Amino acid sequence: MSNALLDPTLLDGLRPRGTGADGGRVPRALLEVDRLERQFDGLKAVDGISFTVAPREVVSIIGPNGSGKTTTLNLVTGTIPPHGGRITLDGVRIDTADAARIAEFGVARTFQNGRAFATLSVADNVEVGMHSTLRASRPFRSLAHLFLLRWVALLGELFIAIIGTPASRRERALIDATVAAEIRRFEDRLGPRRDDPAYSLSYANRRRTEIARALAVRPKLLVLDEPTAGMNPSETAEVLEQLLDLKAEGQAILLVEHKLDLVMSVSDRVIVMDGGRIIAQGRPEVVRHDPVVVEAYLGRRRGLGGSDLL
Ligand SMILES: Nc1ncnc2c1ncn2[C@@H]1O[C@H](COP(=O)(O)OP(=O)(O)OP(=O)(O)O)[C@@H](O)[C@H]1O
Repeated sequence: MSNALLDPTLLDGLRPRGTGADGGRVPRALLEVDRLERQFDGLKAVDGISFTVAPREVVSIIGPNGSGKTTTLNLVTGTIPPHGGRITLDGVRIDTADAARIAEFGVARTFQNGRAFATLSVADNVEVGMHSTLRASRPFRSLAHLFLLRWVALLGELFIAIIGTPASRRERALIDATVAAEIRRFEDRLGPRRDDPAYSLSYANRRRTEIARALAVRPKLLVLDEPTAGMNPSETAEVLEQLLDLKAEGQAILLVEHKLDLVMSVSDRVIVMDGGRIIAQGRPEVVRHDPVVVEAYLGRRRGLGGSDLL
C-alpha cells in the first residue's frame, strides 16, 4: 500500500464538504479538476485524474517523461480541450471555455519551451498579457467573442485608443505601474533590459520575462511549466527564491518541474503522475519516500530510461 494513503491531506475527500481535520471550515478549492481525460490517437495521456488547488496553495505535478504533466496543464489552461471530466475555477466551470476565456477567468501560464514574443521589448512582452484584463480601454471586449460583432468591438476600442477617456488614461497609468512592478521583481536581470527585444535576451531572461507577463495579470492561479528548464544551478536557485516570494504573497501556483529539490522546497502538495494517472499525492516529504513513487522512477531508470527525477 502507498505511504501516500497515510497522508492526512488525502482524507479531505472523506470529510463533510467544507470542514477540515478539526471539523473547522476550510476554504473552497480554487481549482477543482474532476476525472479529467485526454487521449491522443487512442493513447490515454490523461486518464481520469482528479485533484484540487486551494487558494494560496502551491501544488506541483511531477512524474517520469511522458506521464501526462504538460497535457494536464494544457487542459487546465484551455490550450487543448478535454475529452472528459470537469474543471472549475473559483466555482466557475472552465473546461468548456477556450484559452482566452480561461485567462480572463484568472489562469495565467508559462510554457515548457518559452513563448516570449521575439521582436517585442521586455516591457511590451510583460504588458501584452494584460490586454485581456482591460476594462476602460476595451469596454466592448465581451463582443469580441461573438464572431459577427467582433468588428464593432475593434472599432470601439480604436476610437477610445485615439481620443482617450479619463478612465482609459487611468488604466494606462495602472498598466505602466504594473509592468514596472513586475520588471522590478526581476530587477537585476530584466531592469537593465526592459527596452531590449526578447530575441536578444538570454534563455533564462526570456523565461523570467514570461513569468513577469503571467504575473502582470494578477492571476488567481499561476501555472508554470518547467520554469527552470535549461537553467544552471544558480539561476534555478534564483527562481526558487522568486517562487518562495510569490508563495509568501499568497499566490496560488500549479507547477510542473523536473528539479525535485526545488519542488520539495516550494510545494505545499505534490502530485505524482505516471501513465496519465495520479499514483500518489500529498505533502512533499511523504510523497518523496512513497515506495510507489520511488518504484515508478527507479523502474524507468533500470529498464525504460527517461527520468532524471530521483
Ligand atoms: N499533441 C500530441 N499528439 C500526440 N501525442 C501527444 C501530444 N501531446 C502529448 N502526447 C503524448 O501524451 C503523453 C503525455 O505527454 P506529456 O507531454 O503530457 O507528458 P509529460 O509528463 O509532460 O512529459 P515531459 O516530462 O517529457 O514533458 C506522451 O506519451 C506524449 O507523447
